[in-house]
Amino acid sequence: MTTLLICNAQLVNEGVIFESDVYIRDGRIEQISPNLSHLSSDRFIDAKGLYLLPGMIDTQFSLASSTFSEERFLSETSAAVAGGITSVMLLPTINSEQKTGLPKAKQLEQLRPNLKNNLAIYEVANPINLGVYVDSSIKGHICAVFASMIGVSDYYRFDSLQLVEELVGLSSVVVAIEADDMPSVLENEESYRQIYGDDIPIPFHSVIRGAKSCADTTEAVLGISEKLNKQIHILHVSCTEEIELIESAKRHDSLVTADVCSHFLTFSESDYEQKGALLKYNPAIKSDIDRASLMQGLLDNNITNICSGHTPYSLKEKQGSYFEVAAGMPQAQLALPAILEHFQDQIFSLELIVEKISHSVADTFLIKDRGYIREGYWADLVLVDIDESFIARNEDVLSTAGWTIYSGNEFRSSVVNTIVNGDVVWSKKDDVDVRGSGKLLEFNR
Ligand SMILES: O=C1C[C@@H](C(=O)O)NC(=O)N1
Repeated sequence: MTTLLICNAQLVNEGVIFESDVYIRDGRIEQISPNLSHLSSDRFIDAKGLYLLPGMIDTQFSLASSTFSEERFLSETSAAVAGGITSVMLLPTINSEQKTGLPKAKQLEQLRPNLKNNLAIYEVANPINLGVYVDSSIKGHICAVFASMIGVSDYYRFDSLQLVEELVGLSSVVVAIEADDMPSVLENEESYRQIYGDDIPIPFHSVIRGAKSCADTTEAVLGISEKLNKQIHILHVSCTEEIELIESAKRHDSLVTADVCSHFLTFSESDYEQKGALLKYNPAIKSDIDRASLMQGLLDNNITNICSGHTPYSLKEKQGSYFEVAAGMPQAQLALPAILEHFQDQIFSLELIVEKISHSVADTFLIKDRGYIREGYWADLVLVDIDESFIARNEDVLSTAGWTIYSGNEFRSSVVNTIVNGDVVWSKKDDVDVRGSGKLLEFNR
């Protein structure tokens, strides 16, 4: 039996903030009450002056490698726990071959005793074999079926909405979709190639992968969800038009859910000048107006949750011509501090942040016993010092990528401790290297 007592914390949970102690036994929250200081425990944290949030459940976390490696997974999840992410939903990395970068059942079994935080994986659908899913031994840990409409692999890309509809109709778990229109992206790429050759200036990325193709596909996906009366999760919305479409569908009780990556709330196309190709991400980061719409989309609950969109490409992979530069960036370690900046700017309340990084993810994907600070639930928690500022530096990045898009930026709030299933897996003050605290996520379905 192991116990942890956290005293004097400001709990942010289910729309309210209140001071309380929390007693954790064998990984689960046993008591939430203001007067627990008399209890003896193996470990004690005095959280006076700190906020206690349910840990972030990241709906988009990838290894940016089409070959799964346990070592890489453990480095990337070290970055995640340093950023207050207690559960990751692992996305595939699909290149032109048929690889997905996701662990096979046997690799997952080997990984299980070393997990730093909790894990679920996406199952990748391909348009040729719609009905074939995973090894039954890991089926219970699949968070969703992933379908890409923009991938580079012909084997996995869904070019036809008819096939998307068939997939959604067949699938017994929620289908998560990357909604963009590959033919129009290719057409745009070709037009710019005619002018610039392969060295297309990076600011054109937001035109090549512009709002129209995202919005057209999102509209079609909303239509499929309505027709089949089934939930579809739209991965990384990026523009005003998509928010307007979702808003209008929700007026008719749409079951669609959607996420946004934290960097889309920080950056806009005006940052391409300074950040260059480091900011290349798919879908493209778009205008200031799009950024404002995404913020409003969260406030109005048209966007379900915020994810990190962690894609840890190295600086070497971020070099070359427009076509060679990898799209993606390491985000997990600084996603939550970046989101907390919107609290500092008085745009988001802490209650809304908790809703968007944790509660609503647990609800959307039916995650069992997580996502809330509740008695009986697993103790996945993050302690935040809202007034402890720090400067982001490449040398502090734990991801194998070794750099951050925020290098040199000041963040006004810090993650002080991350707790996974009752174990302190990250401390800002001390070196912690704990493995084995994480579990495979389970679902109420
Ligand atoms: O959705 C994605 C996928 C990712 C990758 O390379 O895996 N890169 C991106 O920029 N966006």
